[in-house]
Amino acid sequence: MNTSSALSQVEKVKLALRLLAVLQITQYLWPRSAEIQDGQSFDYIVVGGGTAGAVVASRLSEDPSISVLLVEAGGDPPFESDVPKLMLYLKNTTSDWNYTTEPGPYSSRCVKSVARPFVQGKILGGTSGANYLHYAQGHYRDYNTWAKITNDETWRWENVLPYFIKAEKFDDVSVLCSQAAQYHGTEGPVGLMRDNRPIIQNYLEAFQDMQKPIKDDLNAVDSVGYARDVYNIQDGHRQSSAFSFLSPARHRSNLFVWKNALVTKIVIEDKTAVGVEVVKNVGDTEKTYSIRAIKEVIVSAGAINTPKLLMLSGIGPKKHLRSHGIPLIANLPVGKNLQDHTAAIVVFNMTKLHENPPIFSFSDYPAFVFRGSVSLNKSDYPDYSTWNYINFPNALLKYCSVSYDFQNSVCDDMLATSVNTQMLFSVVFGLHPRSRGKVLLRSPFYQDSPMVFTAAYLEKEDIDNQVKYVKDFIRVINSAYFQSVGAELKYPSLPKCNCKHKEDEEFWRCYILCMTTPQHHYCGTSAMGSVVDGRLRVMGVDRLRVVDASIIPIIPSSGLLGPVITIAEKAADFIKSDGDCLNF
Ligand SMILES: Cc1cc2nc3c(=O)[nH]c(=O)nc-3n(C[C@H](O)[C@H](O)[C@H](O)COP(=O)(O)OP(=O)(O)OC[C@H]3O[C@@H](n4cnc5c(N)ncnc54)[C@H](O)[C@@H]3O)c2cc1C
Repeated sequence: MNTSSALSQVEKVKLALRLLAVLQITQYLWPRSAEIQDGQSFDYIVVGGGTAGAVVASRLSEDPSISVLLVEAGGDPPFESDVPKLMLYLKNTTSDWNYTTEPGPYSSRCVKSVARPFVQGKILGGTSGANYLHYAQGHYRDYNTWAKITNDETWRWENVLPYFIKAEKFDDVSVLCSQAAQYHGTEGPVGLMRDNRPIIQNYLEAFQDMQKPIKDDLNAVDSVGYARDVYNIQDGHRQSSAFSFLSPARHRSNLFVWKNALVTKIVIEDKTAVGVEVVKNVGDTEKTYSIRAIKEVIVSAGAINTPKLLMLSGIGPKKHLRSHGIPLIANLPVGKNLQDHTAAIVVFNMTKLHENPPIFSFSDYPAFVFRGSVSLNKSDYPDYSTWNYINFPNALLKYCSVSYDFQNSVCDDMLATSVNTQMLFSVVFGLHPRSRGKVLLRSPFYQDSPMVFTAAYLEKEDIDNQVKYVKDFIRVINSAYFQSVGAELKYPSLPKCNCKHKEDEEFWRCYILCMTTPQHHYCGTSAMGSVVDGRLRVMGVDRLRVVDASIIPIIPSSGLLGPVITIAEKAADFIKSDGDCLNF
């Protein structure tokens, strides 16, 4: 199989899923959409029912005496969101905002288009319903740095850990019988499982050969080494925020979930947030609603849409708002400081492992996955991470082309083989990038998508480091296991790089600039310390909070799912205790 036939298979599956959607077979899991009247009031309005917003709305509505309106631009998660094996099929669908990045200096090499599409979930559960299901906590030093930035001790790791424990339902005997058990919860709403499939062990031992220890669990305190991956999957269901937090709360009479409703503006009077404007299609017409918040508005629209909404509402950089004719309410660096992990893809072909590809069930993660975190100077703070997918060419072609958008010829060079050999598809990324991107308004109209300038390798140090990380990672080819299975590194045909020696830094720099991909861990665009304070209140505007990935001041040493859920758990407690002190 080559990439174009893999792509045509993907389109056929997407078509079948669109037909299946008519049956609404998972509809019973989700709250019904509330009937809301123009002018109605609620104690709290949460904008965005995504990863963070679902947590906040669910936790606040635990108190039956307060009313919570959750406004979500998308609808129910489709079947393919619930089923781990189908995670690839949400991109470029109605469950996605279908945004693209603006062209950047490195966006043109080896990818299909300079405007690179990226997924942002537009469903209940948001991006937690569309992401790649890897769960991690970050590193204790990340949180201690946040505490320093905000001058707020409650962000120190020891004060954040109870919220991880509160959210997690970790289910793995070996982890729970180990030292690592103290860092995990077992009674929270988010089900977590470890990949215990045997095939992974050989690979872990190969990295152990390279002096990289095998760990039961990589958590925020013990995070250097190689370990089996942990997924937010349980009993075959994706544990999105919608599944874990909204589904169990769906019968509460004080929680109003308003679906397919877009917040276009936060209404601010005398520097106080008093409500939101919402646009919703009613029949064939678009209707505008004005809804009042008695206590607070909480914006949880994600690292791209939150800055857009704040800026449309008059909160943002003065010059930028003026250029769009938006009256200024608070001059804050909204949209700046966009961070992400930028990865390079490395592929090994195990030439002596000819096998029939396994048939993954719907509930399985559709690859065997292990994770590594490496500190080059042997400290306890890792420099780079790797997510490693053991799989076979036909499956990997789809990831290469659909998830990562590489050109068909690149994917064919790396992955199309005439035999079924086991392959290792690794995503290698620096954990502490210096580069920063930004989100800007394209226009003052809510209908227009924001302009997203990603940060990839804007700082030379980031690409220099990436070369070091990839070179360190590929040393594993010398391990006894990789030698025994005839591991060979696969390269795309790179005319610009081919005149350089494969041992040289210059070759790897050239390779990386081709095989680079964002990890989509977007954060930082309404950061603590510059846009919001340590309790996530927008500076200079009363009764307005931001709770999502955009408040993260410095990207953590992991994906964002675990950290964002934990931020939202913590924020819910801030809101509850501040709410008790408000007098109305
Ligand atoms: C493809 C992909 C794969 C990823 N894989 C992983 C992974 O495996 N592990 C990991 O840890 N992290 C991963 N991440 C990152 C992680 O999933 C996200 O960072 C995190 O889920 C973001 O949460 P959030 O609450 O900030 O935003 P979201 O979850 O995106 O929530 C925002 C919500 O607000 C809604 N919304 C936006 N604007 C409006 C509006 N104006 N009115 C009403 N509603 C609105 C959206 O529809 C959405 O539901 C991945 C991200 C992507 C894109």
